[in-house]
Amino acid sequence: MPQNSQYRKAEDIVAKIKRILGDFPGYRALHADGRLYKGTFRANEAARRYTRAVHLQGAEMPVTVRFSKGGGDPYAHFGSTVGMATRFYLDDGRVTNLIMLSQKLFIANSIDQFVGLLDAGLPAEPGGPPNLAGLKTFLAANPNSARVFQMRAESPAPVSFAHTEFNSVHCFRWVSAEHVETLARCHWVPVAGIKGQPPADLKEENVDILYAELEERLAREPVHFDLVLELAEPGDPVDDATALWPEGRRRVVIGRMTLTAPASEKDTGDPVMNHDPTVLTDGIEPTDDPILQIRRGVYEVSAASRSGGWRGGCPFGGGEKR
Ligand code: HEM
Repeated sequence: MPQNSQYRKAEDIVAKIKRILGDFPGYRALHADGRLYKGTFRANEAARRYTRAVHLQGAEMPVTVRFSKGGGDPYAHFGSTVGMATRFYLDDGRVTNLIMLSQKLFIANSIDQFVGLLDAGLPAEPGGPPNLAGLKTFLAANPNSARVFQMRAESPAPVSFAHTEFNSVHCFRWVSAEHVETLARCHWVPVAGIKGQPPADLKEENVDILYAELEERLAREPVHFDLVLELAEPGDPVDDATALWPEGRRRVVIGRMTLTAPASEKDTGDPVMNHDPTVLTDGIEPTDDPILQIRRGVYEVSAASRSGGWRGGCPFGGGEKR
């Protein structure tokens, strides 16, 4: 899709997300509530077999992670969907992002299907509840999406970010220095082991419980995640964010992250922290997954709207108020 029409679509998508989930000015349209942490990452020897990406050649480098709640309401309780947005700070001043979810799959596999889902859920009047009957009809006609909603409804909630596995959902093309290409999804696997709890238990807790837990933990000890590639086999769908691959695909650990302390946007020098998942480096390429492709525009529109950017004047100087 040409980039300018992608941005027009993205504006429509962000506006519809806000109509369904609520508009909280200054916050991300999704994953509205989150906190930043800092640490380091070091790739191991295996990484080089799969990619020539500069941050995966074995040198230790700084990272930040924004852990977040999945929804649009920053004051909501935690649920079973949480996010982990990692930024790697490269030696030459560039950054690259790796964005993951506690869920394995996304709820649509094309832009039309996602917009169809939003349209089905739009409230009858501004500020009204989502159209549940419309969503039910949509899901009956879209079994791939219905399966993911079901899977998400049955998934446990985190007890701690440090005990949660995160998933890239999308598959990427990993390219080595020898030009060997490998299709793989990736995961952050908690070194402390995976544990969950019923989502209802989180509703009894403070709305910031998982951040408080992590901060207490970090005051005692660092928190580690292994970066793991899950290798596709011939015939596995590589551009369908609603399709699970069969169990038992080969998994290779390619590095370890060590988180040590809370951080702030001020520490990073980037007050907006747009974790665009298509900010990649040579050696990791996007597939043709249309959901991955549209995310670039969507995140830019959401970042612009929450920072007062291109349509509302820039808070850091310059820019025109409408
Ligand atoms: C069409 C599909 C999607 C749409 C429309 C969408 C929309 C959004 C929006 C608007 C934001 C806030 C951006 C900002 O203001 O910085 C966001 C953040 C996020 N999204 Fe998505 N998203 C989609 C798919 C996905 C998928 C497949 C994943 C799986 C990895 C994902 C994971 C996240 C995470 C972890 C964040 C938080 C980023 C941060 O902490 O800064 N999203 N998404």
